[in-house]
Amino acid sequence: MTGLLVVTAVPAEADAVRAGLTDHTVTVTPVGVGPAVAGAATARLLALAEAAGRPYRAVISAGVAGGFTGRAEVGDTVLGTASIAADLGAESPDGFIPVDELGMPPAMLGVGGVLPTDASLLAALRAALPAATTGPVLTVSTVTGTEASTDELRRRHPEAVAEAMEGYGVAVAAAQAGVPFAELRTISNPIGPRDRDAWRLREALAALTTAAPALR
Ligand SMILES: O=C(O)c1cccc(C(=O)CC[C@H]2O[C@@H](n3cnc4c(=O)[nH]cnc43)[C@H](O)[C@@H]2O)c1
Repeated sequence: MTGLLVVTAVPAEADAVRAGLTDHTVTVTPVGVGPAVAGAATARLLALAEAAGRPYRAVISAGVAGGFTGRAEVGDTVLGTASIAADLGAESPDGFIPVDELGMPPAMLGVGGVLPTDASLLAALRAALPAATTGPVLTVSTVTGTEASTDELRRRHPEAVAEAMEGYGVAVAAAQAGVPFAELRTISNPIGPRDRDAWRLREALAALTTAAPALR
């Protein structure tokens, strides 16, 4: 069995993780921004490792994220308890309908729109990162940028702590490969009206480096 695979969206996140690793058997690879490219690239990495007889023991989606104010603040570290495809579904006059409630055959959904984190992997990460905030992490294809959208997401997902763009894609790849999945995020900005001045990317990348020893 090979070690842990950690996938990030961009090289800067991968560099931040590598800078803090203490277990150098961990593989860290940037796979791109957004659920589709992250999922496809992760699936290929998992398949190639398995075909070579060296399957990864687990895969972690790591990187920066937006935090729901009051639940996860800028600079905080978050461990996902589940990955939720927050904009996978249908818009209707009565509001958003999640993909799992559209009445499609389950076989056509594969794994559905909510993927729980592997319990034992999460327990190990929580033991190594006791100060981390835990809760569902939303995956979106469009970064939330208005008060109305933020309020809607809070209403639909009252337990969600953060929003990012890759976790669900990585979780689907992991589920289809039968590999445990977890998501580790550090908060770079509050979710809300678009405000690039509110970004604290350097702080969030430093927090990734601080959290990296837990990846082993
Ligand atoms: O231009 C903007 O207003 C803007 C605001 C927040 C994030 C972005 C990104 O392009 C981030 C993409 C990248 O970083 C992750 N990330 C970080 N914060 C968030 C967020 O609030 N919502 C969703 N994704 C976020 C994400 O995983 C991507 O890899 C632009």
